[in-house]
Amino acid sequence: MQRVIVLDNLAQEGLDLLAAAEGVEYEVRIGLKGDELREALSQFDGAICRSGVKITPESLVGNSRLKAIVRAGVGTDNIDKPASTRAGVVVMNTPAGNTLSTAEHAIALMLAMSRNVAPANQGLVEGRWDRKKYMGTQVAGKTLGVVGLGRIGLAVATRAKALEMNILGYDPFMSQERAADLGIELVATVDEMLPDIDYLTVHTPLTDETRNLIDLPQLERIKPGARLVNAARGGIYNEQALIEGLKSGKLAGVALDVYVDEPCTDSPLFGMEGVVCTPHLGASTEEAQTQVAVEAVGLLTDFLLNGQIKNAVNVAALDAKTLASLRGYLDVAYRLGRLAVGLLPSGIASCRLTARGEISGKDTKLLTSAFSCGLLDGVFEEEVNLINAQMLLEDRGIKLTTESQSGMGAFRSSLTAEFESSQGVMHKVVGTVFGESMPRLVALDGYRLEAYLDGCLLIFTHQDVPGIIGGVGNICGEHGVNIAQMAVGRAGDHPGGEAVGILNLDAAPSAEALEAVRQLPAISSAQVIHLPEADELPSWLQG
Ligand SMILES: NC(=O)c1ccc[n+]([C@@H]2O[C@H](COP(=O)([O-])OP(=O)(O)OC[C@H]3O[C@@H](n4cnc5c(N)ncnc54)[C@H](O)[C@@H]3O)[C@@H](O)[C@H]2O)c1
Ligand SMILES: O=C(O)[C@H](O)COP(=O)(O)O
Repeated sequence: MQRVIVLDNLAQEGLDLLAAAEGVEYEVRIGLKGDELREALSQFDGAICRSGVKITPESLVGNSRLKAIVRAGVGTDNIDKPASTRAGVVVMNTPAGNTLSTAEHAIALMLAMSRNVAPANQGLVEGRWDRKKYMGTQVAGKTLGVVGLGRIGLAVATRAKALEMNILGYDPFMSQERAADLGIELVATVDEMLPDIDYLTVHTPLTDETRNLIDLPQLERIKPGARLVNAARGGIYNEQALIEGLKSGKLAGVALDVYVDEPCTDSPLFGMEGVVCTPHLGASTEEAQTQVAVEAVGLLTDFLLNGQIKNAVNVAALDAKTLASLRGYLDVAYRLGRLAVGLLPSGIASCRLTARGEISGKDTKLLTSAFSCGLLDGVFEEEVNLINAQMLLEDRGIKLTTESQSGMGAFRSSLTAEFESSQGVMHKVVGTVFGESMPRLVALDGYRLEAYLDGCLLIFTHQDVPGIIGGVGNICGEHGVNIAQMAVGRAGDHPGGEAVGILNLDAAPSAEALEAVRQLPAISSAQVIHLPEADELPSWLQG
């Protein structure tokens, strides 16, 4: 059973879908933080949140169960992405579900600010008929600056055009042509638009570039009497600068839906003349909440039940078809990683993975992650998976490069892993898939062979002389170890040189049995390596 925790208010339609999902159970626990949040997260496979909960690195300490967090909404700034990746947790969002509602809210704020809706209403509530006091301004014919011409910025711009406003836009990722098609005059910098705008609205994420985008120096440039709207993220306007701009009269109005610290119930801005504020309500409509809740539940259940990754903000997308088509080679990559650790138990300093043939055209990043998982499995308390493996490897300074070669060689597809210890000991192994899903080792350090890549492997190198296989077989028999499969390989075509043998054993041989093999005259080395059976594979490889 996959367990899901819902950490914020989620529309009933989403909860109904969770309730109906087979193989999924859920709990709603709102308002968690600190140790309570950390403990709760460690008991669930997936989490759904909005902006009300903060997932910090501490929230994920010791995580071994949580695999995904889905944000029912756009902004994932309340989720620590590097910490999530490190903890093997994929973070996804629902970017489009609340676009229109948020754009409408920005427009609503702009109009409410222009027509003093909030204080006029308050006046009536308090018994005053203040018609003169609340003289407003018309937006038609005025100029609106829009910073950030993504989903919401563009939706605001098109609505503002319908209100007969002129639009100046700034977004480094928007072309002049596209802006012109939409009736937006694109400017080269925010500073450039400031002297010309009557209204400014921002629709960017909060980043190092957008933090304090409007501060005191920008207020120097801005047209006197300008009105500012922020329904994106607190901190894009410097709150102290807004207060000073209002006090000096440079700003005629400020409308905010978002704040530097949320929840925010105590700000010097609240109650100032010309200010209208809402408590982060941009996405709070029935339509938006239904849409993001349904989408979030779909994303989470598709991931937990089918391994599909969509709208991820910390890893590449992975659809169920790609996963299914790659599963055999992900398995081989993972097993080669495990084999590498077995062959170099004292540690690996660097590795190279080469995908050959048909597989080279597929998602080699995923294969690299699977190989990394094999290298690191069992090393950490928490599960190593496709999300965190490469980052954990980098953290440890282990170099891993990936190559693709379209030429097939002896197999339609194969994966070659070369790895080296810090002492300079090197190995090279090649794996492939027989049929649909049978992983095989087809070369080891230059010896060609065909060995199973699962269970208990007895690997020995020896002189290619008669009697070796019999000798090793006898020792296994004497020690009660059954041989399931056997593969031998020569370096070249001629007998008499160096060779390798791999026996797949039904049980691990005792230390005495292994020592007896090592003592055979022509044997130069022997070791036992355990690779996983099908039911011992990590969860992300099963399915
Ligand atoms: N108030 C709310 O309830 C609410 C609801 C939804 C979204 N939001 C917030 O609104 C913001 C925009 O959301 P969206 O869905 O339109 O995102 P989006 O990704 O579609 O658009 C963001 C745009 O900002 C632009 N941008 C990035 N850095 C920039 C910079 N330095 N200068 C100018 N432009 C820059 C990008 O090119 C992009 O076009 C986000 O911060 C989101 O979290 C708030
Ligand atoms: O980024 C978002 O989607 C908005 O800020 C909405 O946040 P909410 O889901 O907490 O209303």
